[in-house]
Formats: sequence, C-alpha cells, structure tokens
Amino acid sequence: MPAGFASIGVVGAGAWGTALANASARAGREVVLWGRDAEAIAAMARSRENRLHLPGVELAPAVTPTARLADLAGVDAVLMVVPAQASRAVAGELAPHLSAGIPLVTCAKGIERGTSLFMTQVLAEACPEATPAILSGPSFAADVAAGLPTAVTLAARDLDLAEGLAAALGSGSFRLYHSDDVRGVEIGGAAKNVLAIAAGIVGGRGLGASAGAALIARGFAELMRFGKAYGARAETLTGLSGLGDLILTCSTAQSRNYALGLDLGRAGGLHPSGRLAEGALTASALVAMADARGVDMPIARAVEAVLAGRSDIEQAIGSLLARPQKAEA
Ligand SMILES: NC(=O)c1ccc[n+]([C@@H]2O[C@H](COP(=O)([O-])OP(=O)(O)OC[C@H]3O[C@@H](n4cnc5c(N)ncnc54)[C@H](O)[C@@H]3O)[C@@H](O)[C@H]2O)c1
Ligand SMILES: O=P(O)(O)OC[C@H](O)CO
Repeated sequence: MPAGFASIGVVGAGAWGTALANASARAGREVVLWGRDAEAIAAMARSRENRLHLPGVELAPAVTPTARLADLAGVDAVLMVVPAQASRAVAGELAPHLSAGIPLVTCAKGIERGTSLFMTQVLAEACPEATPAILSGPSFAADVAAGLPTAVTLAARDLDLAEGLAAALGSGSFRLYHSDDVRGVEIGGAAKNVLAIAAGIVGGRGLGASAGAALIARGFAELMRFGKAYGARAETLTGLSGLGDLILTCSTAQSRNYALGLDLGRAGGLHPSGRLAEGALTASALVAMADARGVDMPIARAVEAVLAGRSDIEQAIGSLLARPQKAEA
C-alpha cells in the first residue's frame, strides 16, 4: 500500500463523487464521503446506495457517508467532486478542517465564471494551505462504478505526488496515469464539455455521422489552439484528458453535455433538464479567455451564442458552414 494515502476524503456525493469513493475503496483506501444534504446522506448511510445520483450501485463497506465537513479532518488526501461553479465556496468551508500541505484533487471539469480561473487555481485561492492536483479523463460515473475498464490522468505540479496518488487510487479496472501538466489536464476537461454540446446539436439536427466526425476533429483543433495559448503540453491535449475525453463526450447521449446539445438540436431551444451540464456554465468563460489571447474558437463561440440566446441553431450552423475554406490548422 502506498505510504501516506490510507484514507481519502471525497467532497461531493453526486454521481462522480460516489463512483470515486467506491473506486478508492476498491483500491484499498478508507473513504469519508461528504454530501451537503444531511437527509440524503442519512438515507445513503442506511441503504448503502446513492439512490438519487448513482442508483443500483452498492456503496463499498469502506465508504462512510457524512454531512459534516469536520469528519474529513485527518484524511490523507481529498477529492473535490462538487460542480465547478460550487468548488470555491465548498473548498472555503473545507479549508479549516484540512492539514497543511494535504493534496486537494479537483475532479470537476470547468472554468470558474466571473474569474476565468481553472479549478486548481480556484482551490489554491480557497485552500491556500493545501496542494492542488487534478483527476480528469474519459470516464462516466456509471462505468467506473460498474468496474468497467477506465483510464484517466492524475496531475500535480510535483510528479512524485501525482504518481503516489495515482498508485493509491488506481486499481485493475480504474487505471490512473500521472502527469505534471496540471494546466493541460484542466483545459481538456473544461473545453471538451463545451464542444460536446456542439456535437449533440449536430446529432439532434440529424446532420449525419460525417458531420459529427468533422465536428470532433475541428473541435479538437480549437482545444489544441486554446491549450497552447494557455501553456498546456501537446502530449497532454492529445492524451486521455484531452482528445480521449473529447471523443467520449462527443459520442454518446450518456454524456449530459452531449444530451443537452441533442435537446437543443431537436427542439431548437433551451429546455433545462435539471441535470448538470458543465459545458453550459463554462462556455462564456472559455470564449472570453480565447478572446483574451486571440484564439480562434468558432465552434465554442457558436455554442456560447446559442446558450446565451444571441443565436438560434440554424444561424449557428449557418455561420460555421459559411466560414471561408482555409488551410487545415
Ligand atoms: N458524472 C460523471 O460521469 C463525471 C465524470 C467525470 C467528471 N465529472 C465531473 O464531476 C463534477 C460533479 O459531477 P457529478 O456527475 O457528480 O454531478 P451530480 O449532478 O451527479 O452531483 C453533483 C453533486 O454536487 C452537489 N452540489 C451541487 N451544488 C453544490 C453546492 N453549492 N455545494 C455543495 N454541493 C453541491 C449536489 O448536491 C450533488 O450531490 C462535474 O464537474 C463533472 O463534470 C462527472
Ligand atoms: O456527462 P458529462 O457530459 O458531464 O461527462 C461526464 C464525463 O466528464 C465524461 O468523461
């Protein structure tokens, strides 16, 4: 067993937090799983199931649900799995309970609205005593919970820390690669959600598989341009957390971001489902950051315009198809 990570705190008892709690238990860790809703947590403790967010999956015996952040005092590392836009507030409440230097691993995918900060930057501000890291890659909570083979990336500025965390959390079916390209990993996870909404629109409009493939390839070109402008390494963007997650999220209605796009494409308007679609919340920050560094992102921009109600679906598709043909780059 890797030294130092015998116990893991998971903050956020949604689908992904619950799946990661079970995966950590499968890897041999003791796990404290925090959720904000005391009633839901009590029900989970009784039934050993997260009926709201991950129904049908039994909670591993090593997972202890709690609604008290103070119960995370003393864990060896924390996974932050609340939605991106809630991460700052929850991390701020968590901060007094953490020991200095503890790894704080964001598992959320997004950019903070208003500040245009990536998730590890948000955690660094909200929990300055902790050591930020990130876990991201192509992985549906249901697949991980079912023990299906999954591979993701865990990145920290200190490569040894990333390797130690990956060893502590990984198992035969949940493979963790390690990296020190934190920025690259967070850019892939944030950008792919916005692009997946566009892929869903293409699917919902019935534009065909060829258009879907073109969307993924041109979306990836946007992700690469943005990544380079913000200091990501190319091999990270072409890896699990970039291209890998883009392909997954742009390919199936199992993705909530793709499903949102499907609805938009079919119905033409925004019909909120109540399900979390991080891309809808990150799109405006992504486009603003692209503008700030002169990065051309026409697909992301079209998604943002549709979500903001400045463009309808036909206009958005028309504007993309009307772009001058140019050298592929
Ligand atoms: N579900 C997946 O397959 C998956 C996979 C990889 C990454 N992620 C990422 O994980 C993050 C969480 O997604 P999820 O799938 O667990 O979502 P979810 O909708 O299943 O659960 C979100 C959880 O966060 C809680 N929450 C919401 N607002 C909160 C707040 N202000 N304070 C405290 N808790 C709050 C909700 O009560 C809920 O328990 C997202 O950033 C998502 O992109 C999800
Ligand atoms: O359901 P989505 O669109 O939030 O995607 C979940 C994961 O990020 C896929 O890797």
